[in-house]
Amino acid sequence: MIALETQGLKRRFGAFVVTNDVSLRVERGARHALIGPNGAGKTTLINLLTGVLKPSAGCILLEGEDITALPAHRRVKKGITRTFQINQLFGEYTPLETLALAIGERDGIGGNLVRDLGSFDDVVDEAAELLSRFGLGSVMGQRTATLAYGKQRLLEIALAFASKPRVLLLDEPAAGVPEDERHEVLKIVSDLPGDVTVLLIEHDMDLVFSFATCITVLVAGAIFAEGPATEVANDARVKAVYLGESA
Ligand SMILES: Nc1ncnc2c1ncn2[C@@H]1O[C@H](COP(=O)(O)OP(=O)(O)OP(=O)(O)O)[C@@H](O)[C@H]1O
Repeated sequence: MIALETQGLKRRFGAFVVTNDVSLRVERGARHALIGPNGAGKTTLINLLTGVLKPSAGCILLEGEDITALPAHRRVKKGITRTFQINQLFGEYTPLETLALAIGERDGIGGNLVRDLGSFDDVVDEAAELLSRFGLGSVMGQRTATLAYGKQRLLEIALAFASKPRVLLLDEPAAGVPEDERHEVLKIVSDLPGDVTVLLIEHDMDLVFSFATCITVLVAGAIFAEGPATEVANDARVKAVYLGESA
């Protein structure tokens, strides 16, 4: 089953075509990587998928439903959620408070959740369970600003995951994370439930190949190559264009 699909997706900025007739199919439950050189249009594509940008042409289907006209918040409700490239957490809150806020927001719970956390057992239980899944169980009571950067990135992903997405879009989740923490970040994402589809932008090829079952290579806004990770890794054209090796 196809979880997420684009058909003939185009985006222009003035005369400059940044997304060029992209028809992408992401299988349900896939660990799908989107790679390509700087400026290839990867983030723009994610922005189109989430509704941050409107396409100039083409459409986007989530499990067969056309979501092209929906605003960003309606897409989240439909089950497509992203994380961002830039760390956007509240440093003074603990991971538990941060997650509780996200769950409260999702469920429309009013009041001061952070101040009255003790009165919201269900929220706290769900937050704690999520934090354990993301390797944050032992640090859930520490100020977020004091956490290792890899843990902060995991908290961002846990926040996105709190909205119960069917499709999770990750824009360079390991960017800025020290080498020894990167694999943990991607391993935890890879181990998310099998019915959650993950589309990931990543520059670190080691991470891409350890994570992805399927890879799409974007070059100059268009799909240049696509297929199972092993095939794309061995594609001489991809090596030449993207990996900087001679074909
Ligand atoms: N709002 C905008 N107005 C004009 N041009 C834009 C805008 N947003 C992006 N672009 C251009 O579109 C192209 C693709 O940018 P995008 O950020 O999507 O690429 P990317 O593949 O994500 O790059 P990187 O790997 O460096 O993050 C770039 O040339 C960029 O300058």
